[in-house]
This record gives sequence, structure tokens and C-alpha cells, in this order.
Amino acid sequence: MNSTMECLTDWMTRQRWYAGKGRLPNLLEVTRDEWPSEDPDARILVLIVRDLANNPPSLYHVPIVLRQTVPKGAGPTMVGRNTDGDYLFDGAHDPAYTSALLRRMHVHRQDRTSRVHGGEQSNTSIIFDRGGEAPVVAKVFRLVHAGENPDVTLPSALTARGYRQVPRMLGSVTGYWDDPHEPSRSFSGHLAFAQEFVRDVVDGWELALERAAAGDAFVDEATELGRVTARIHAGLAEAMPVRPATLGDIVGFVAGWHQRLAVASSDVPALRELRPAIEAVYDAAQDAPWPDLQRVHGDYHLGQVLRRASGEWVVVDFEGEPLRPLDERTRVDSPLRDVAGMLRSFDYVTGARLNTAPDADARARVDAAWSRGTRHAFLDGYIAESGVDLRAHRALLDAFELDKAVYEAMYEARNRPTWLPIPMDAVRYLVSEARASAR
Ligand SMILES: Nc1ncnc2c1ncn2[C@@H]1O[C@H](COP(=O)(O)OP(=O)(O)O)[C@@H](O)[C@H]1O
Ligand SMILES: O=P(O)(O)O[C@H]1O[C@H](CO)[C@@H](O[C@H]2O[C@H](CO)[C@@H](O)[C@H](O)[C@H]2O)[C@H](O)[C@H]1O
Repeated sequence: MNSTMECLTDWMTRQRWYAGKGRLPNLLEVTRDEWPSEDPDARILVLIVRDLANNPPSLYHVPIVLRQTVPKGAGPTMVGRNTDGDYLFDGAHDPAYTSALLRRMHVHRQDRTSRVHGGEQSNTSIIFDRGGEAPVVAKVFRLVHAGENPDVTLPSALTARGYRQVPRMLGSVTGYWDDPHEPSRSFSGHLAFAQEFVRDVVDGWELALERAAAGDAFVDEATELGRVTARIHAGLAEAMPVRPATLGDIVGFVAGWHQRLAVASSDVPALRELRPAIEAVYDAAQDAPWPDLQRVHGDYHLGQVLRRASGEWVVVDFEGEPLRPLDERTRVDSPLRDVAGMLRSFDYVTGARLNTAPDADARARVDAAWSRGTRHAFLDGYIAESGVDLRAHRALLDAFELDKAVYEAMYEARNRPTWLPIPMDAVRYLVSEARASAR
């Protein structure tokens, strides 16, 4: 038997969302909130813990359920047994917590049976889709940050204005905590939210890969996706601040690109020799005309868009790039970041096919024109809907694409090293003479 923190220490290292891969956390309890439980055999504790082994320390949100006995089948979701003899369970898998979570967000359902989404996720999604009622997904953030989480605020703003291009937002939970280093302040941040779980959808990435492999065009889908992207941007501009890019903003963006390149170059040696050419593209963008700044999706790619059976696109995961600090992800930004993100994603479809082709014959059958046609269609759809001539922003769009490819190189080097050639090929192309003359 162990203290609650000791129980969590070992268990956390086995969780997909634990960020300190390969080392034990050094946990300190920050807050403990006991939620009312409808199950007399269960106590619900919503913990915020600090991992001091990380520099800077990270904050985790860990809801757990304490029970005197082990319910049938609950063994695999047990966290441990504490010094009082209580068994601790992962809240996400325990009905006492999952139904309390819905109550907390004022989401009422007859059938509260739930399941945890099995995918490779940095957060935990709990799906309620039984009993013939409208299905709901609750997303439990694991790493928590002080301040707004854009994954809550952006889709909420769009839902409030009737936009159907995001799943309907239903509610959220905010947590409060103190920091011993700043005793005069108290902090708050989003811990979870609930939204419509969109049924009968296909993930844009899977769909695009399937189409490309079958030799089928993706032009109609990409055109519509371009339109939807422009509509989302219009909705965010309606709901949240918009302003012209000042010289100070532009200098800040360009400095940010250079800084990210410096960090990425230390992770990815192949970027080093390309650095002067990449920097030249960044510097050229400083003198280009910039469209207005506003809130954007921030990590826009085919894996973040779902296609309903009706053919409509729905956009999810407004959390922004996981490798960027939260305060950067909650500022006004350029809508070109999202456009560039999706353009990169079309290129990834071709790249992934080349990367996974078993032999030279299979590689030769991969059609590079697929990505070009899809990119054009997406831009056409965006331009038609927004009235913004993106092609007039070619140099700037190239700089955003290059910055995204540099981010991807860093992301792949850290997470999927065999995929690194995909963004590296894009970096080489975007700085090439051929690209410069097309600009
Ligand atoms: N509201 C929803 N309805 C249906 N599927 C969803 C919904 N939200 C997320 N998903 C699915 O779950 C996947 C992961 O969700 P996401 O928000 O991107 O989590 P993470 O930030 O942890 O990657 C998405 O790519 C999508 O396939
Ligand atoms: O986890 P997130 O969805 O927030 O995004 C991260 O992981 C993505 C990989 O799943 C990564 O996207 C890159 O790979 C995609 C294919 O798997 C491709 O469609 C994207 O264009 C490419 O950027 C994303 O960059 C990263 O933030």
C-alpha cells in the first residue's frame, strides 16, 4: 500500500498522455477537489499534480475514483491501493467519475454508459453513444495550463454563433490551483469539455490516403474543405478580435520562425545546411503584404477534419500545435498558418505513400500530381468563399509552409523518425530555385 502520489507515479509512466517518456515523474499534489458521487461505494477525487522531474514542472489533471472493493472487470484500470486500503481507479474508466463529469457540465443523458476512445491521444476522450440519444464526447485534458484552452473557447464561440462546421459544444469544466512560487496569485484553466460526438464520419487523412491509393481525385472534397476553412475563419473573425498586422507583429512572426528554425536545427542535423536558404524565404516574407490577424485553428491538417456521411466537413482539435507554448496559441495569428498547414497535409499524403511503398515499382506508381491538384482545389475553394486572393500572398504562404515543414521535421524527428523525409523533401522544394521562380 502506498500514498496516493506513490500510486500515481508508477501508473502515470504507462499512460499514453504522460509527457516525460522514459523517466519517472516526481509528483507533488497541488489540489484535490472531491466531487459529489451518486455511487455510495465511490469517492471521486479530481487531482491536479505537478511533475517536478520536468523542467519547467508540468501540471497534470488526474481524476481518480476510490473504492473499498474492486468492481468486476475493473482490474486493468486500477491505479493502485493507498495507505487507507482504498483501491484507486482511473476516473476516465469509472462510471462514478464519467457520470459526475457530465453532471458538472449540465449534460443530461438517460444512458451514461461510456467508453474511452482507444486512439493515440495526448488527452483522454470519453464517448457516450449508447441508448439512442445524441452521442457525446467528453475530452479530459491531461496536461493543464493556466488560462483559456483554445480547444474549448474557439469551438464554443463558433457553436454560439450557429456554425455547423464544428461539433456542437455542450459545456466545460474549469480547475483552480495555487503555485507555491507565486503565493499572491491563484490560477485557473480548462480541465475538460463536452461536445457532440459526430457519428458516421471518416477522418480526412484516412479518406485522402484511400483516394490517392485508388488513383481517385480529391478535388471536390478539397474545394469544399477550402470553403469550410474560410467559413471557420470568418466565424472566428466574427466572434473574436481581428486587427491589421503591425510592423511589430510581422517582425515578431519572422523572429518566431527564425527561433523555431534554430531549435529544429539542433534536433534535425539535415536542416542545418539548408538554414541560410530557409532564412532567406523568411526574410523576404517580412516585406510582403500581410492579411489581417485573427484567431485561427493553429494545427490544421487532414487528421483534424472529419467528413460526415452527408459530405459536410467538421473541424476538431483547436488546441494548436502541441509543441508551442499555450500563450502563443491563444493570440491572434495569421489565417495563412491554417491554409499552409492543410497544404502541407496534402503533400504528406503523397509523402506517406512514397514512404510506405514496399519497393521502387510501388514508389513509381505514386502520382505527385495528386497533391498539386488537391492543393489548387483547396486554394480555389478558400478564395471563392473568403474573397481573399491567397495567390497574391504566395511569398508569405510559402514562408508559413516552410515554417510548418520545419515544425514537422522537429515533430517527426522526435516522434516518427522514419517520416522525417516527408517534411525534409518539402523544405528542400520550398527553398529551391524552381520554387523561387514560381513565386
Ligand atoms: N466531436 C467529435 N466527434 C467525432 N470524432 C471526434 C470528435 N472529436 C474528436 N474526434 C476524433 O478523435 C480524434 C482525436 O481527437 P483530438 O481532439 O484531435 O484529440 P487529441 O488532441 O488528443 O489528438 C480526432 O482525430 C477524431 O477522429
Ligand atoms: O497530435 P495532433 O493532431 O495535434 O498533431 C500532431 O501530430 C500530427 C501527426 O498525426 C502532425 O501532423 C503531420 O502528420 C499528418 C499525418 O499523420 C499530416 O496530415 C500533417 O500534415 C503533418 O503535419 C502534426 O503536425 C502534429 O502537430
